Amino acid sequence: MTACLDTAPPAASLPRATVRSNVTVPLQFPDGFRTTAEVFTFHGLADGKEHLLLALGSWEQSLLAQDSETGVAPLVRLHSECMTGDVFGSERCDCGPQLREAVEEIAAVGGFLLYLRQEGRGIGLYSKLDAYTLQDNGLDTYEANLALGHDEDERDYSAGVQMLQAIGASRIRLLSNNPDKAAQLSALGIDISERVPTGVHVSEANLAYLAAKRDRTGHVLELPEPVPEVRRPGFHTEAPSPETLISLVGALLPRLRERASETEELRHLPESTMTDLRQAGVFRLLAPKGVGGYGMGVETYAEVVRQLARGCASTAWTAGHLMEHVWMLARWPKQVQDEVFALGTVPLAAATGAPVGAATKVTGGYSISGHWSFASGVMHSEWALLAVDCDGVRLQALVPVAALELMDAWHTAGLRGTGSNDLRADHLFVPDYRVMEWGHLSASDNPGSLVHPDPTLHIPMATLLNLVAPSTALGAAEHALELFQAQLMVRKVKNTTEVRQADSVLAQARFAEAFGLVATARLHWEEAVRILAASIARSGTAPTDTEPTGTEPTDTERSRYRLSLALSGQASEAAVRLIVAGSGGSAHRLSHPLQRIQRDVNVLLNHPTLSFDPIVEQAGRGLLGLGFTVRSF
Ligand SMILES: Nc1nc2c(ncn2[C@@H]2O[C@H](COP(=O)(O)OP(=O)(O)OP(=O)(O)O)[C@@H](O)[C@H]2O)c(=O)[nH]1
Ligand SMILES: [Zn+2]
Repeated sequence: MTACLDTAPPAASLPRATVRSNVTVPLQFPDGFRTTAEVFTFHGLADGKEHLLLALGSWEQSLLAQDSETGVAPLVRLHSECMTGDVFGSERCDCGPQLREAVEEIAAVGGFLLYLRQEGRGIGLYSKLDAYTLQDNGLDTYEANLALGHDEDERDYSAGVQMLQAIGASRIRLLSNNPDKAAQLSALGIDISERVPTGVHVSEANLAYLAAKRDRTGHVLELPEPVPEVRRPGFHTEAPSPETLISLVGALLPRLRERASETEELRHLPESTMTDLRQAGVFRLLAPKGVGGYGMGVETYAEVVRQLARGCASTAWTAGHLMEHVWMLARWPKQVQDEVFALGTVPLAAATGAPVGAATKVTGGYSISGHWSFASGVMHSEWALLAVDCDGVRLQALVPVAALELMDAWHTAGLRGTGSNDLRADHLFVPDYRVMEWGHLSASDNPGSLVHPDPTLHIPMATLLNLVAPSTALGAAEHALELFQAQLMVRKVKNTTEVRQADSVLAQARFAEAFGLVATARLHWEEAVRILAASIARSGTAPTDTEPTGTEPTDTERSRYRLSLALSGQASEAAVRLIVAGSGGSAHRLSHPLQRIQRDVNVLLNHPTLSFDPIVEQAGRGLLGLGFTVRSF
């Protein structure tokens, strides 16, 4: 039966269902979100299936409110079963993230999640999988149903309406983007006071599916422009807009959160995360257009790192550096660029300057030796950029990782997933063309950077690097605040009597303070990004082969930039500390995301780019016009 208005039975003809049982079930999702559901079962449902109703949050109050003129009716989602998406995290649809989001949203305001056993829009699991095979051969999700002899959508929401009536919900706020759901419910006598859109959970794998929902059945969905698929060697397509890239990164959050503890255990990023990052196009962000990159600006870079950190700080840190090292390689002489960007691939490189190794000049190149630490991302890199000293001149050597000894040294309390291991070389030959003077590399321009018109290529090296730690700390603090809020709504604390934590005055004040600190962190971070973007914009036109236009930021700009970033980091750390202190002992279980966020942020605050004392010292000098005593501050 096609589920549409004409075929739906009139309200009066629906038999009454009754509540059969109810039982309390505490829920915990893979990302750590917890709440408690009152799960209801029913007698007399029209199709005889075992549908569930999960009553969430202050659902009883929401039922009382539906009858008052000013009250807010219960928030309700009718979620159709999707075994592949709900249980196994399939990326072919958006069901898993929608379900997760719905539980949280409903729990926050009170209402019901109806879990309806209508797998595959009512055609069943096997048929849905057959439909996927047809979609792999070019049919869209609706054409595939028709080709299998089914209707586009065979769902009938009569049982859902019976359940709502049995629980006493006659006026609801419907959480859905699907106009057919709303139409069927109204026709069956449910008063929909408001339609609340669900989030749009876009991924590379489900974009076509969501576009078909929007274009064929009028789902209200805002989707990014079609994005190019992962570039194969030699394959060039248009770059996405920064907004599209940011929304693709945003769509990764649920997966990054799910993988955060696996990432820690591995002590480097899982391959699945690297694949997600590549597919989203993240590593092309800062690469100039001339080598197949997106040539995007610092605003997008900082935002992408921050977004990734809302999922997993180790991922944000690693990706932030790998992106930045692509940018570094695009500023090497042409011969190196041709080698590393061969066939349109994006080279991944680790870079480390600590401690500095030794180089001696030999015929045709250098012989280098050293033991370098903190090579973030090296586990995923083909190349390493290593600092060496030759007769008092600081150089950087580009070396294939395969030529180095990789040492398992990254055993830390935080940022455990960054795989920032050690590297060793003993009298390794590096040809002349793969060695550059540090001074050239760190200046806003050098002969290699002049190959590219993209404005972001013409800024000093350290400026971009300074963004990674504060953007990561900010995203992590924002995630902590989100977790804190969700927890306050459900966690019980002992006052004189036991109350929900959100109803305790102290918790309310603590939440407001944490909220304010995160806002402070964001404002300082925005200020820093604005200062940097303005200094880049001032360089005006693109440089030519002979005329560099790269602008060194002034001492005042540098001071304000670093100071804002340092203050942002401090506020992020303070927010996380406050949140963890108000979250009870269970926040320190290794399975709880808050303790990981705190460990990650603590390590970030000890990174030289956020280390407060030396930064305020130099910033003070710069603001007083005394000049810096630290090179490339
Ligand atoms: N036949 C078929 N069913 C699919 C396909 N992809 C997802 N589904 C099913 O579609 C249903 C998803 O429904 P809902 O989550 O209720 O979403 P919706 O009706 O599209 O609308 P919203 O309320 O806005 O989310 C689940 O039963 C999935 O199993 C597909 O390609 N073919
Ligand atoms: Zn699904």
